[in-house]
Amino acid sequence: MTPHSAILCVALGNSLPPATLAQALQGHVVHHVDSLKEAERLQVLLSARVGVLLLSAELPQPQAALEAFLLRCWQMRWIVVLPPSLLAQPYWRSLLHTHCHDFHTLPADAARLNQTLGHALGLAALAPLTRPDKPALLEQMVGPSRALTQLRGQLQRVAGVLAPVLITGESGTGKELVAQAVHGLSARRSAPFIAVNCGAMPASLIHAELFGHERGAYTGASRERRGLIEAAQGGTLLLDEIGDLPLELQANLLRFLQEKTIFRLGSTASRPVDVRVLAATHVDLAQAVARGSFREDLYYRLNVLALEVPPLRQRRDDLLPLAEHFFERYASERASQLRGFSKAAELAIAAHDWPGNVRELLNRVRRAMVMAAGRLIMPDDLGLAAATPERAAVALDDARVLAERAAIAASLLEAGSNVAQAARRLGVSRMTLYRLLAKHGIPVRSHQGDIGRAAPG
Ligand SMILES: Nc1ncnc2c1ncn2[C@@H]1O[C@H](COP(=O)(O)OP(=O)(O)OP(=O)(O)O)[C@@H](O)[C@H]1O
Repeated sequence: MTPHSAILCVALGNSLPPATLAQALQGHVVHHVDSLKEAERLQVLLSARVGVLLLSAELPQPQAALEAFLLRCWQMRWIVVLPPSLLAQPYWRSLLHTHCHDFHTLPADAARLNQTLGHALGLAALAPLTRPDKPALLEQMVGPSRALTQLRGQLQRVAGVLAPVLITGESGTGKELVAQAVHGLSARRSAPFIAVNCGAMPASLIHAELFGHERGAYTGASRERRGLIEAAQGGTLLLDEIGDLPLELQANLLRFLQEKTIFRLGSTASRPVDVRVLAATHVDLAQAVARGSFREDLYYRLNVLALEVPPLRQRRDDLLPLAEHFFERYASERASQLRGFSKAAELAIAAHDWPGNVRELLNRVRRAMVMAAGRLIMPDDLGLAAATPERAAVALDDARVLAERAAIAASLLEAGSNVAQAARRLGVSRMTLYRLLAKHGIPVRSHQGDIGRAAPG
């Protein structure tokens, strides 16, 4: 039995009679938790591919933490068991629709639930278990823009060293994906990658979560427990939203970074830990330092290497390739008649400002793939207004420029930065390609090397 055949059972509220649940889960390896925090923690260790989510009628909405959790665990197949009263509410219907593999309403039929679980595990087992190799890791960061090409080059370079990396960028730009790639490209790739959202945990808990605790360290600590830093032994720890880390814990983190040892809460014994730390933030940490909410010494310690993920509106060349990528990624969920994006949808995508960045694009495409009634996705399906004639004209112009630039960048990459070869692939002369490179501001000498030092486009 592989660890992936384990089932993570998350009960939010008391929603299913224990006997039915036990019967439904018979024959499976199940880990029970009753909070999202615990679920996230366990999932990091288990990498389960199937989860059961038990919801009770008392749950308030909206459930931002639950949505964020489901988004983070998008690779998992969730089977939701819920009371009919929740199913009647648009909020829960939409949540099920977006995130779930299947659902059962209460009173649940144990035999049918057991069968659904078997089916989900069977499907999950078809997905490759191996870690993506190096090119695959870089390919999963989709985007032909100059800024992203530059970023891919940079992250390959930082993957090879041990120093901390500070990843900055607006929410939804792909910071976690960058962190995963840094880990996956490093020599630590077969050890754990653990991501902790410092903003999602109450300050009172985060200490024990990160550093672990001894038995009796605080009321309710009935067993000793290692923290997430220790759980990442040999691997990489991503501290997401590092700006939210309380000041007193910043001191502990600094000590850990300097001395590579930790103290569990309630313990006087230091434990050596070999973990590479990556930190991500969407706030300007230098400003936080100036305000006094972030320690300057920790800032410099974390900011040894910096990677900046630009907002999507500053790399519009990535829009359509990303939209296509998500269309392919969620192919199994799309309405059967659907073939792709209409021209109007492409124009609307090009005209929109994407304040929620790649996450917004992903969500809109995913929703559109289910909502579209015709053969092609329309702006409406994406929840976007059709581009007005002036905006459309600008957008069309933009789209032409973007397509040209994307084709050039792609052929240069394929040709290993050999301009003559890339020109042949594009069907233009070498001189024309040099002119186009200048027009688009793409550095011409060693394409990949130089692009890393070019200003973001
Ligand atoms: N270049 C990309 N190619 C493919 N998918 C991407 C890309 N960038 C981001 N994504 C996807 O978009 C979603 C949001 O990305 P991610 O969670 O890494 O953003 P983030 O910057 O860490 O956000 P936050 O600051 O809110 O935590 C994820 O599902 C991620 O896989």
